Amino acid sequence: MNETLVNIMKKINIGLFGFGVVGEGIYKVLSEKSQLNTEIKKIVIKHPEKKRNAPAQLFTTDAKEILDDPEIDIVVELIDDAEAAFEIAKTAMNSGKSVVSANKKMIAEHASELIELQRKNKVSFLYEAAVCGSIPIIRNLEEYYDNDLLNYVKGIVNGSTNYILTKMKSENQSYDDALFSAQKNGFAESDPTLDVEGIDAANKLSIIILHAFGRLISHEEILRKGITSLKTEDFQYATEKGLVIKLIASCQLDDKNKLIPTVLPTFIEKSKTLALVNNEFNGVLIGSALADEQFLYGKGAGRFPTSSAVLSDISALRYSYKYELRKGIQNGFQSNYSSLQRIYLGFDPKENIDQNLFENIEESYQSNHHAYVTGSINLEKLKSSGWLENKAISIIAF
Ligand SMILES: NC(=O)C1=CN([C@@H]2O[C@H](COP(=O)(O)OP(=O)(O)OC[C@H]3O[C@@H](n4cnc5c(N)ncnc54)[C@H](OP(=O)(O)O)[C@@H]3O)[C@@H](O)[C@H]2O)C=CC1
Ligand SMILES: N[C@@H](CC=O)C(=O)O
Repeated sequence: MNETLVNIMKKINIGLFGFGVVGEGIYKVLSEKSQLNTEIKKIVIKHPEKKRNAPAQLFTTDAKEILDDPEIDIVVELIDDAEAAFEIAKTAMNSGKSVVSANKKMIAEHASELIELQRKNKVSFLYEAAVCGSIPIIRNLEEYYDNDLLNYVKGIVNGSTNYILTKMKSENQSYDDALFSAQKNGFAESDPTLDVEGIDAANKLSIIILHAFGRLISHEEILRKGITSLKTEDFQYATEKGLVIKLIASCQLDDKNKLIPTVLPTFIEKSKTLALVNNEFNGVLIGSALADEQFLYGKGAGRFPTSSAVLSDISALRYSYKYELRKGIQNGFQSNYSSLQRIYLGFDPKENIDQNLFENIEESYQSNHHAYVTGSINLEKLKSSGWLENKAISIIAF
């Protein structure tokens, strides 16, 4: 029998870290629905006192019960602590185990070390669930868009903020109620600041950039603003103009082969594809030289959508699939923030805004309690303006 066939038939022993929204999801899928010949041998959790929907003998708080077990082939890491997750992934790969993870924070912060661990130990490290939940974006960027020259990847990559923006617009929910509901549904990170400040989207964008363009950049280098500064007046402006507000992560290659990566609240015309992506769904537009524009759409957060991507990675390990990163791994950030961006700037009239930073102003408005300016600004000037960090100022790209 050939080696691939033996691998396909062989039972895979899995060590699972985490039994929360996604961990319990993959446990259920593997034990109830999956056709894969797998067994979860142990589950490491943090709080042993919690009631679990699985046999008690499966659980432990001792990571060594998985990491030191030679019978465990694959470690599935689904915890909400990026630093602890990195230690787990590192030890597992150094012990010759392949790793599946959904932890975008860990991957974005330790990408080069993790890639090196994968290479050095001749194992696989897969993380489809880390970007856009159920959408197979990483494997597509890796395999399919290997030859066609990519120009841009942009879209909605965070389910929680899209859910919040949808509920605020369509059901008039308050920001607090909508965030609470996103948390209750299991969409939000344990620290939801990561979602609402656009950090999760920036982490995902840096992973997308690695697989799309072969460049390694930190989320901290990405020009970013989340959704926490958006005010009722901003939503009113959008409605009056036939626009909706979405948190868009975007990475564009300019004519000098430099990147323009941004995460910004963005006005989208109501009839455009991304405007139709609602609730916890994600949607990504991929622009390339030959194919022109294509669109990937699906649930970006939640127990079973995320589990589907984890399941797909486990299945891919049967044939020893790994990300080859054939586009290379260029270190060092080559951004080009010298281009102009049309923006809307919303602020309290009492705020001292230096409008000279704008290249040109198209429209301005002021009432007793709200003011806005629209126009074009150099992205470098926007980055150093202090407006991105200022909670009282809303910035929305056009
Ligand atoms: N929720 C979603 O829709 C998505 C989540 N992800 C990512 O998946 C990962 C898990 O998310 P999610 O399931 O929502 O998180 P949860 O908060 O629901 O669950 C986290 C789990 O991690 C366990 N845990 C935390 N620290 C440790 C540790 N040091 N050792 C062992 N176990 C630990 C917790 O244990 P205990 O139960 O004992 O408290 C808990 O079971 C995160 O990286 C997240 O970013 C990715 C895509 C979508
Ligand atoms: N918190 C994340 C979960 C999935 O990655 C999100 O809301 O998108």
